[in-house]
Amino acid sequence: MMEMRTSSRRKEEVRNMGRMVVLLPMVRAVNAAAVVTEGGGSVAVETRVQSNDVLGKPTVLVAEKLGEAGIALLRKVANVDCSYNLTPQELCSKISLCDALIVRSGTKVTREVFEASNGRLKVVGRAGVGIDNVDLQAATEVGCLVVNAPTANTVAAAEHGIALLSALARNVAQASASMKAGKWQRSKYVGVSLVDKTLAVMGFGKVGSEVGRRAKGLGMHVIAHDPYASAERARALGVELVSFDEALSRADFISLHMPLTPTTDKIFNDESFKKCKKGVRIVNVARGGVIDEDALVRALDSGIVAQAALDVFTVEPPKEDNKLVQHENVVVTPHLGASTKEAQEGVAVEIAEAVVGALAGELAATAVNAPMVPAETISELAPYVTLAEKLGRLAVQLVSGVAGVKDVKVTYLSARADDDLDTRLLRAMITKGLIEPVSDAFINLVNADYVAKQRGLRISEERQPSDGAIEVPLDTIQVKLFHLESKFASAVPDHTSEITLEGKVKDGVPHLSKVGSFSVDVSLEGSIILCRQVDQPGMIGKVGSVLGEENINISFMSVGRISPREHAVMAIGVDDEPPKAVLQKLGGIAAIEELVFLKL
Ligand SMILES: NC(=O)C1=CN([C@@H]2O[C@H](COP(=O)(O)OP(=O)(O)OC[C@H]3O[C@@H](n4cnc5c(N)ncnc54)[C@H](O)[C@@H]3O)[C@@H](O)[C@H]2O)C=CC1
Ligand SMILES: O=C(O)C(=O)COP(=O)(O)O
Repeated sequence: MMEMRTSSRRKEEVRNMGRMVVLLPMVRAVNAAAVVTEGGGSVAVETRVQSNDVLGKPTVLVAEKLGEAGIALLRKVANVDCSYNLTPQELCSKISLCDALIVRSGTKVTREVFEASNGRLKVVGRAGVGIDNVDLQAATEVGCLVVNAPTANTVAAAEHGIALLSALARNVAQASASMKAGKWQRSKYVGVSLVDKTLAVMGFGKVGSEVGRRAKGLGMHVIAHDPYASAERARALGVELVSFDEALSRADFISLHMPLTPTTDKIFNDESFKKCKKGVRIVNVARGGVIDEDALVRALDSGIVAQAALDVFTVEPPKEDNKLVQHENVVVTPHLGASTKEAQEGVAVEIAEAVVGALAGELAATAVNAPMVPAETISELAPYVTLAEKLGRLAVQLVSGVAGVKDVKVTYLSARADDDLDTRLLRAMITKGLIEPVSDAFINLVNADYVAKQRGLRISEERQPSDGAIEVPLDTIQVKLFHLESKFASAVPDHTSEITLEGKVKDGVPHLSKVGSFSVDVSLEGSIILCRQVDQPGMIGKVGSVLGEENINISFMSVGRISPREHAVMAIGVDDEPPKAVLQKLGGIAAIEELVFLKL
């Protein structure tokens, strides 16, 4: 399998969360009813009926409070159902009527939700950053795109981190509570200074770096731990990147800004607290789950951790008797990191734009469970994406016998450098073309690799250099299906057992350029009749008149032969599917040796 290398420039773009997009031509409901054969039998292609509601608009369920500007954007293109505080059961019963769901951190979008949607849910928008409340694996399996709003609440979360850091150092919350209780305890609430102290930022992403920048402004010495952070960016901010253990051993204050993942789950535990300086102060505005809460209670009680400020908890809201909430050395806020007016309006617009884009089947911002592809790549590759799907569709219809497609090789002939041609979209669309006509699967960029793997379909990719123009992304795409019999023997080059098709893009239109060893040139619009005949004069006229008599419009016709007066393959583009009797009549023409009708 060709290695999918991402250029360092592209990686940086992803990291910077620039406007990357993901192709979702499949969000639009498919309405196909073609009948193709698999193993000789008749199999209806999935018919995904447009399931939108009133006025043909999609339905978006907004399950948590979202800023008005976002709601207004959604309302322009969708029926918007704002239903807050749904129970898991209520969410599951509503979801089958929704094309998109928007949540914040308070809604668990579980496998049950995706299953209950019965394939209708196409986009989950997380109005914020952390997507640990969405079952991404389940979303991917059903081809549901998950997008988040990664940038609009960065500053809000960072400011809250700094607020908690200062509040912690100066006992603001405890002193305030004491005064409200009628006390005046000046010596009890002597704090510690921030200036000249070392702050370890754990997770040097968007929020972490903003916290670092602000802490430097307060005169702190900032170090950071992040296995994936760019050293260049850290240097630019005057922040030293260190190992996990070094961060713990040097820090006077620790601020957590990593996502909750299987790797970071309870990464702060008894072991890690032991590595901390005695009297360290910890701020958590990331996720409750990155700390083992029982271990933190122990560390507070033993004095290893002097104080903690927590905005997030393993279970939200935490139980009333939660030991951390009740601890006198702990300051708590109810997950307020993103809760400023400004951030909430920004997040609402950011997520509404992403969801609206995805529902339109166009470009969705910041996909979480699909490869992100720059907008310019998508527009450049658009006709090749169509070509790729159609080659897959044609190839699978050429298969006869009971064996399913297992091994596929795709060869891209291109003058471009390896890292200058992103073939992920093309591979996904070939997979879609190969699988959808013979199954009830619904395939898009989100689930193509997953579904292929599930079905044991191995797609290897190969690049072949061409001396064509570098401005043209691809000269040809060739699809080979291995170890299969074909119902059109000419599609299998002599001495091989590979069904082989090749296509190219001409003037922006996908064309079939080769069937087996025969060169043809037929635009991939409408459908195609392929026939092999003895190469002799008058064949085009005979075939043309049979179709003409039946009022079947020919859009294109092309004959390819290997040598004169031997065999030739004729590819005929037709607007409509000819009745069976017409195909039989064509097959009955004396010189025609084999014939197949392929629906695009
Ligand atoms: N309390 C709140 O209201 C808010 C909480 N958050 C939380 O903050 C987290 C960070 O947000 P952003 O900075 O926007 O995300 P980000 O993706 O820009 O940054 C996360 C950073 O953590 C790093 N990381 C991943 N695994 C790590 C590990 N094992 N050790 C150290 N670093 C690791 C990543 O490389 C990345 O640089 C979110 O995942 C979310 O859970 C975000 C916004 C608001
Ligand atoms: O964006 C995040 O990750 C947050 O934690 C914010 O959560 P919220 O949208 O305020 O429930």
